[in-house]
Amino acid sequence: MAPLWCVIPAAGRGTRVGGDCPKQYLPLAGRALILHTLERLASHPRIAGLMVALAADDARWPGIAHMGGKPVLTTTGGGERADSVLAGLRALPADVGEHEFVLVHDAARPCVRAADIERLVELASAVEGGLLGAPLRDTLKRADERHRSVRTEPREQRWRAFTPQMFRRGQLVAALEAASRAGVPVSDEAMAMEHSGVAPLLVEGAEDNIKVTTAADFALAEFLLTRTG
Ligand SMILES: Nc1ccn([C@@H]2O[C@H](COP(=O)(O)OP(=O)(O)OP(=O)(O)O)[C@@H](O)[C@H]2O)c(=O)n1
Ligand SMILES: C[C@](O)(CO)[C@H](O)COP(=O)(O)O
Repeated sequence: MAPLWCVIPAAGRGTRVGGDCPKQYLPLAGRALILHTLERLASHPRIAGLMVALAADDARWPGIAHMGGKPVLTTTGGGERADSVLAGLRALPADVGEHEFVLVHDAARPCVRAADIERLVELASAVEGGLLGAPLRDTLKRADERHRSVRTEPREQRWRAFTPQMFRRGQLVAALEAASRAGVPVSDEAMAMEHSGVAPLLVEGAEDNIKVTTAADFALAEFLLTRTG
């Protein structure tokens, strides 16, 4: 299988981190968070090139055009993550066919392991696509508005969704467009695919593929960066 393009949504504001700039540009182990993510992706033999979706007013992007010998292209993202992903998919080079698989990976997940990308590509390409994730391991509680536990929910068959997620370019564009037309907000690509009637394959990946979401996650990501690869 030929190497795949990867779309990286990086147009978020990082409001939950609450820093003075979007979290993808905050320092992690001495360099902007996004650089760690891009380097992990660019160094992977399964990846052909990177398409980064940036905020329209992004003045911090360092203008990288190549990384690890691979092209790094940019486009303008949108107001929601799904809009940024769609923009990235549409902006891919014309020679990336409708039927070709593409990956989507959050800029905010710098600790993704190369072996997990490899397994996702291997397994998801044999079906209609899929995503990295992990089965829920803790007891799951239903809370009321006062944070009282009112019920214990079954944890069986429940997974947490990570990225990368991998689908055929044309199918994913159609699924994201359909969800948008129907007014269904989708928090990941798999949700758009589910909405279009596809059941993506869940491929178990390492729990340390964390999404840097709060300020406290930076310390954890820094710790994990040195232990993953
Ligand atoms: N309009 C948006 C919103 C998010 N993202 C990207 O989607 C990924 C996952 O989103 P999340 O962690 O929610 O990032 P933010 O939206 O930046 O965070 P917050 O919700 O705290 O503002 C990030 O790489 C983020 O930059 C994006 O490209 N475009
Ligand atoms: C796609 C995602 O990373 C899967 O866990 C996640 O849904 C994106 O972050 P958000 O906080 O839901 O926007």
